[in-house]
Amino acid sequence: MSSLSSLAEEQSCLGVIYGRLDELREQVRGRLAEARLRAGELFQRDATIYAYAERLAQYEAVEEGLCFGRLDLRDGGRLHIGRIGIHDTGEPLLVDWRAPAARPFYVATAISPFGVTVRRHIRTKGRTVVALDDEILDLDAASPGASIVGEAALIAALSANRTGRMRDIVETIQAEQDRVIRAEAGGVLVVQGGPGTGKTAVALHRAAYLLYTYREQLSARGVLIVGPNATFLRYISQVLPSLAETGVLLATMGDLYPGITARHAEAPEVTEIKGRAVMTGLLAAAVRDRQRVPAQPLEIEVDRNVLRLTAGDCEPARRRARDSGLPHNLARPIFVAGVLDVLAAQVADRIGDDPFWDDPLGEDDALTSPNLLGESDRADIRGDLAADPVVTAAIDSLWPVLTPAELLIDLYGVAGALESAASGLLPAAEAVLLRRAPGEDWAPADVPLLDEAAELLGEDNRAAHAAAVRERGRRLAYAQGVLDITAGSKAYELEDDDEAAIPNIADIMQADMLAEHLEEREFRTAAERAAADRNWVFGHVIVDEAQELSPMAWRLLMRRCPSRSMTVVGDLDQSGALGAPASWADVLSPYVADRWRLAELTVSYRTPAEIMDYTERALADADPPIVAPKPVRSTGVEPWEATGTLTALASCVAREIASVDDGRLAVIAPDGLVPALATALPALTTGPSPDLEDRAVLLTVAQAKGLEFDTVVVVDPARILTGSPRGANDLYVALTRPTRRLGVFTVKVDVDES
Ligand SMILES: Nc1ncnc2c1ncn2[C@@H]1O[C@H](COP(=O)(O)OP(=O)(O)OP(=O)(O)O)[C@@H](O)[C@H]1O
Repeated sequence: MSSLSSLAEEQSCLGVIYGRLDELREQVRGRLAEARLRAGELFQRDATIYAYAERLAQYEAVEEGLCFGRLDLRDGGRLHIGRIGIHDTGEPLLVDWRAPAARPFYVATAISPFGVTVRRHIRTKGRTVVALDDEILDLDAASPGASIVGEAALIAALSANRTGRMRDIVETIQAEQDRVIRAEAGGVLVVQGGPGTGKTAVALHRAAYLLYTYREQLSARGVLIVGPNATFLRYISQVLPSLAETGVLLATMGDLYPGITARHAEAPEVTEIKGRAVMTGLLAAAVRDRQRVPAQPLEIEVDRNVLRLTAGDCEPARRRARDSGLPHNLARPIFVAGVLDVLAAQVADRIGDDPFWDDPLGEDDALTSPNLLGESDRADIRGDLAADPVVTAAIDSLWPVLTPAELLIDLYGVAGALESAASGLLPAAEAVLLRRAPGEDWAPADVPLLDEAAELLGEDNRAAHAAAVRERGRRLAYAQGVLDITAGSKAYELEDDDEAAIPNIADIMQADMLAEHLEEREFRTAAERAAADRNWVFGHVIVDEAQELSPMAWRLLMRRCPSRSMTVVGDLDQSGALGAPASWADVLSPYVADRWRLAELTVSYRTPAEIMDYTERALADADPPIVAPKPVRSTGVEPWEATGTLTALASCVAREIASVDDGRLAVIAPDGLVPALATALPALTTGPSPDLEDRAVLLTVAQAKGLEFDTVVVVDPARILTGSPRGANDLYVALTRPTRRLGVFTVKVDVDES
């Protein structure tokens, strides 16, 4: 190691890199301030200002851990690897971890060194270098089967206290993870891996990699990451900002219908039924049930005359409307036109009747037509009828305009609606479970149904389209204004390296290009633009804990991603949902047949060997058998087991909290036991969306999915195991949450003094 740079030498390299970062920040700050001063109100919304502000935010986000690696190359070159790329007078000081040149940092081995002689992990605290870990990629020194990259840095990262927020892994990405992160963007990639194999971490880093590599294509459309619940999204929310990436929308399924945040908790059996593919047929039937013809003749009083609509009158109109193949609301005008024809004919017959048409003495009577009204009279009658509220109400009772929410509320709440729509699709005993009290909040499983209903009903979006055309015109005019001002103020622009990265927009953009850029900017400043638009199409969709999604949820996601550029991350062995898929092929074949790729992650970074062994023993009888991933480390700390009263449990938990230092602890319990434990363990934070940054939390298994803690106490494992048809999977999830210590406690309620 004597030829390697010393700590002090590395510190001085880091000083140069941070020095350049400071310079860049100052430059951008200066230009931002100058641009704001220069151009008054119009310019304040200009794309240049946006680019500077974005750049500054990026520079601020990478302060911690800016540079974390170095590659010494066989040709004598040397590359520092970091969170972003930094240049000085054209020379690279720091290579972005996502750039192709940085790849050997993650995948080089002694056997395939990719031209690297030494890989160095640089550990820093603030701007100070605190440790260097060097790996000499020398075939003679290679140990057979060695596959861990940067072992010391990795173990340090894995052994650190948890904070309640997930951290990025950019410094220690392993080769099998790197392959997934950098896999090409097109098509569906499934990432299957056991607990703690880094699926979530990999999914987030993949989002950052794709945005870096395909920025042009992806920044306008954005990347959607779907997670299982709001607590989980908070848990992962810091990772992308720490990688200086903001163009990603994080959402749960309950967030994916604009205007609704569906959080109502409902029985698992109800969720399972709502998720079945058969619900598409049931909803279609519910829509057809709202396209009625009158069972008894419908009497409509217009101008003191009674018009009558029979089933026979309406049937042809309904058939024509249905045969059009249009969604319900868009087919309605066809039905309305048919019914108005019928009513107008009745009025015309009444008022246009010539009482003398067959009078042999009448001179001007047409021999063949008994009616005196011409075409324009009939059109007037039709128009009057169409505007008559009584007629409209009658037509509405037969073929109403419906919103998705109205359709579902009526389906769940109006007597007989469910039974009729579910006939032949669901047994009556299951259909009845879907009943919902009026005014009850939406559950996450309602969101795919609302989305499906929106497809079946259709939206009359002519007004929205006209508004979009007007908006585009406004943007163009605005963009032209920005370009005029920019061209006028060109002399003020600074000219050096960094300015080259943000050129004067008047030089490179036409007004229409800038208008488009401004459109993208709206997305970037508010990913909610995508969230607010049901028809938004994402550039790439990443689904985490994908084994939990229902067939109906997949239909929704596929609609949001017609290009099928998707990363699907999950573990079938951890699925807790009733009706969860048996294979990824079952999930994906309806959409992409067999055109999807599978990548497997096999090493568990979270769970130490002692806890993984315990878990495998506890689940030895699971059917189908659970294949646990290989743990990357062992801690020497064996899991403990105890049995006792709630009071005894409280003292065990108190002891564990005392020993967790700055870390985090979770008690994971069967759903039914949580209320009693909340009382017995008042120091624990609990509830539907507990704050994971609190020292100790009480969670159900479903809540704990995807999370991790330094210490975990699992309560009543036997009850978790037998508590649901997927009890073995649930216990697998619960036992694999700790990074260090596991306790397993069985409560003996009968001897509890409370
Ligand atoms: N290469 C790595 N370097 C450092 N830490 C890592 C690495 N890979 C994974 N980890 C850490 O291991 C832990 C587990 O990762 P993650 O939550 O992504 O796993 P998972 O496969 O999604 O687990 P689960 O299936 O239980 O949800 C996290 O703390 C993560 O930061």
